[in-house]
Amino acid sequence: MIPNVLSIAGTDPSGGAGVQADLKTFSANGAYGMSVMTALVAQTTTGVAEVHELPPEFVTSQLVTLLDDVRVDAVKIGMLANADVIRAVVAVLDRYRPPNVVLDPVMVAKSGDRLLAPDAVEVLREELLRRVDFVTPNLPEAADLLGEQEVRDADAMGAQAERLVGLGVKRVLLKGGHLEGESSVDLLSADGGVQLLDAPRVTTTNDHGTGCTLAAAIAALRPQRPDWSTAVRESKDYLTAALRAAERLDVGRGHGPVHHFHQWW
Ligand SMILES: Nc1ncnc2c1ncn2[C@@H]1O[C@H](COP(=O)(O)OP(=O)(O)OP(=O)(O)O)[C@@H](O)[C@H]1O
Ligand SMILES: Cc1ncc(CO)c(N)n1
Repeated sequence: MIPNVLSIAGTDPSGGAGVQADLKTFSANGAYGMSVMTALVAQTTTGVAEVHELPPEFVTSQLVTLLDDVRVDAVKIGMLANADVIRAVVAVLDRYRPPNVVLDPVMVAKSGDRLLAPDAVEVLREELLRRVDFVTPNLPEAADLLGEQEVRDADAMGAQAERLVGLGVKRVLLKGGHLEGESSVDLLSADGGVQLLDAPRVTTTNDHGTGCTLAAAIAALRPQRPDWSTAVRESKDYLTAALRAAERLDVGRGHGPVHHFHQWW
């Protein structure tokens, strides 16, 4: 059976990040994609112009309407914008208890624009983290969640991943995309084991939405794979392929998108 996978996130009209990236990733990874918006964002490859946060009651309405009808096999949560939207999502998770919830704790866009209100970080840490099955912070997000300095090497990443588990998180992929080096290394801490996941660093300026893509692929693949570790490894390989395929795109003048492909012909 094809899994039904839901994205709860903000939008990107240029199609590189947010809900748009998630839906493309779901399709390319064999899932049926659905979406609930938290914020409409006027953004493109060069940055964010304006954010229109949706009323939390309307986020709830979208979720309840959907979940009353459709079985959901996995959820990817991205941009949540503010504390009230986080609380709305928390209430719905408690009521419907969907499986395989993956949280990308989006805080700041690659352009430097904030996508989560500073006072919402605490609500995310205290109320949402322990309710999800998997979290995918980048290094600045992990530091912010822990109230610590950003780390710069694999040993320190391992220690931070452990402390994130201490916050009640079940499984963590700490993403090292912000580090320099020939490979792009992430650290997976899941189900009692710690693993370094390595991939060749692709030289490209098309790196907008890499975090969204990775978390969405994990949500799409988890219901189709025997465990988290297999789903994450394949998701990382999918992201590397999508970064490489971006070479054939010509989208915008800034940080371009990655390319999601699934050729049926
Ligand atoms: N140039 C690259 N080549 C290969 N993998 C990359 C590259 N840049 C990032 N990655 C990988 O992409 C994933 C996302 O990493 P990153 O730390 O950039 O997340 P992010 O900051 O949340 O992304 P974004 O906010 O742009 O969506 C990680 O698996 C990282 O290792
Ligand atoms: C809507 C949205 N979510 C996440 C990101 C992070 O890349 C972004 N730029 N926009």
